[in-house]
Amino acid sequence: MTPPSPIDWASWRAEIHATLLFIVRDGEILLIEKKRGLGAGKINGPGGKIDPGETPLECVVRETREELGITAKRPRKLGELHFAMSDVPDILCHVFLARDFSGQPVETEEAKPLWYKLGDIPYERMWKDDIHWLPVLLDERSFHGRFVFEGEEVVWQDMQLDTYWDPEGPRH
Ligand SMILES: COc1nc(N)nc2c1ncn2[C@H]1C[C@H](O)[C@@H](COP(=O)(O)OP(=O)(O)OP(=O)(O)O)O1
Repeated sequence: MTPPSPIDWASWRAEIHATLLFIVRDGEILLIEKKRGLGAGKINGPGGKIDPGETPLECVVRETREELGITAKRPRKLGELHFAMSDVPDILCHVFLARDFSGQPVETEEAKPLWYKLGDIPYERMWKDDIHWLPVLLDERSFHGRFVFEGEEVVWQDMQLDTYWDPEGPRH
């Protein structure tokens, strides 16, 4: 049974809206080592904060270009994550999956590209929430996750699967 949440999610509002993209091709996933900002030193997908007037899709395409120099093809939003943080502003993150891109990933000031086999994803170097939803995304299932962090640790979590409205329709 889920313990009571320390957060009143009904009144919760994120200060930051952000995006993440995971590109999967030929049995491998394209990740980044983040070189600056929130989560520097961690492995993550490319992404970042949504600019005023920008849609989540526009943001994830722009951030992926800025961080890796590639253009994601047909990114599909599969998830939404709500992060209540103890020491940085709360974040609402839109999570996308893409199966193709144009260009060649390059290292930039923001990120170093890293390819991993799908069976070798380095969860130990990623945010602690990732292991709870990245396998769901890779299974092309939609999800809505809520996580409460104390520092680097997840102290409460809830994952709902197959609940997010996917404009392209459910895959399962
Ligand atoms: C708390 O758990 C998190 N888990 C995961 N997997 N990813 C997270 C978590 N918290 C934040 N993120 C992601 C969401 C964004 O992609 C980045 C943060 O964006 P950033 O601050 O790097 O945004 P930019 O616009 O690129 O930053 P600049 O101000 O440096 O341009 O982390």
